[in-house]
Amino acid sequence: MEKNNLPELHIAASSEEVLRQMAEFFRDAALRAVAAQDRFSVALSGGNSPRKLFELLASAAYRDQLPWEKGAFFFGDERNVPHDDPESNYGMAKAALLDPLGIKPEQVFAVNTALPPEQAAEQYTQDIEQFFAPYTARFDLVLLGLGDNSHTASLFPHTPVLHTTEANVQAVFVEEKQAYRITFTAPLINQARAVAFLVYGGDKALAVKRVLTEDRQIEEYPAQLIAPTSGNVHWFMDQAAAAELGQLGATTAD
Ligand SMILES: O=C1O[C@H](COP(=O)(O)O)[C@@H](O)[C@H](O)[C@H]1O
Repeated sequence: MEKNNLPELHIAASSEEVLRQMAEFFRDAALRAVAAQDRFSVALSGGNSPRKLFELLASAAYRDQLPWEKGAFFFGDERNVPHDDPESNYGMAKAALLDPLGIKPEQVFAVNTALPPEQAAEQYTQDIEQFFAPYTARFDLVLLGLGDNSHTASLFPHTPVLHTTEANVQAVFVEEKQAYRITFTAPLINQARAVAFLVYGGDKALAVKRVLTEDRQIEEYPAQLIAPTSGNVHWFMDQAAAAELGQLGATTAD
């Protein structure tokens, strides 16, 4: 982890509390962006962990607190499956967040998984560049999860994409899944204005400890690649996920 980019830990007593803190961070990032640029861009994470966050953001508690009509919704990674497949990150976000909030299709930028993975990645890079043109792609918020093998987005251990210096979207074949993934590269994530991990549950505790406390070994712990070029990376965790952090967790709890 870069010294000038220390992780900022937000450790909550329960998963309910960490979801609330994450929802507030999401809201504040969106409000800041809208005040500055009259729009906000977010790259959503996939897998299981963000589903409850999305449901919370779409609930009565938050739906009126954000200018949803100003949002542009992207995906930090995607599985190489049709959009209606239960594995689709887009499909999950659509069901839990986008449809309940009535987000318009033109605000949603899904990976075109009908294309071969390499082409889908190239197309998605172009979609992103076009959205931010003439400026560098800089998301207002990139949300991330953490796999129990220390992957984030679809930056899996021992994959070639870990070594790219290009800020774009790439296709990667993941041996352990025997499947292609389409993923933001670490340089693209690190250009964001805010980057936040949402991690809860005891099954993530060892991965959290490895990423945050072990010496840099990006092949083993790809989430160590995340070090925003400006600002810190935020880690929203419950106590179960932070359980192995020892003193680091104890001294930085909210
Ligand atoms: O495969 C993926 O895994 C990570 C972690 O997911 P979780 O189900 O353990 O929460 C996720 O961040 C990524 O977007 C997803 O595609």
